[in-house]
Amino acid sequence: MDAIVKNFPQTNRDSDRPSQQEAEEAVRVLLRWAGENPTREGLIETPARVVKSYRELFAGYDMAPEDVLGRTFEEVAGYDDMVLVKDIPFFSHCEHHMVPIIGKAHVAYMPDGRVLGLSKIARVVEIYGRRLQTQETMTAQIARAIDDTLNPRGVAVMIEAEHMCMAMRGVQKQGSTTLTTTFTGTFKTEPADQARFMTMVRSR
Ligand SMILES: Nc1nc2c(ncn2[C@@H]2O[C@H](COP(=O)(O)OP(=O)(O)OP(=O)(O)O)[C@@H](O)[C@H]2O)c(=O)[nH]1
Ligand SMILES: [Zn+2]
Repeated sequence: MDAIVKNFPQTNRDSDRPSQQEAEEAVRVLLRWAGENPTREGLIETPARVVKSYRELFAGYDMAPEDVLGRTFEEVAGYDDMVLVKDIPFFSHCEHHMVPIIGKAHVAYMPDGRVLGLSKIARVVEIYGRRLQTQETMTAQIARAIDDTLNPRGVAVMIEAEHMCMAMRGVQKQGSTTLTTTFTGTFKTEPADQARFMTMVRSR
């Protein structure tokens, strides 16, 4: 098994990907399944558009966190307190129904000599958001990616999201929010650090 598939079981080998033509045909089948006529004028280009938009919505399969987390900085005048990037908006899709998850991620770490470029934290959220997900998996993956590449004293990740599979269909409960957290290192062992993370996330 390739290292990429072993380490990131969500990602596929390029050779396993269907051709664009096959993907477009699958969209035509789903249009017919929905009750549509894929040959009517307004839908002629739709399979090509859907396939193209899938490349964008699921671009996270073509990216690995170490590609963006590789660059770190050490010159921060001895700064060693919490770095929190909060309210990072994301769109993902649930792996059960393939409909949107709309949410915000709050990501913090306690540096151990090195810090990350702030945008890189948001890029990690993008990488995992642009895959089929459960909220729990995505939360754990973001924490693990930062833990593994930066080796900080601790990582805290909180995600709050609304699942369209619960709002638009099924139980049809609009406006409910799911909260998930992953804590590592000092955020796990020190209740005061965890409490401070929660307070800072909640402060407006
Ligand atoms: N734990 C977890 N569950 C999720 C997530 N996204 C969707 N789900 C749930 O996945 C479950 C799938 O349940 P199933 O009974 O297999 O599917 P279903 O018949 O479509 O379920 P309903 O949504 O209740 O109609 C549902 O309860 C969803 O609410 C997620 O990120 N985490
Ligand atoms: Zn779902």
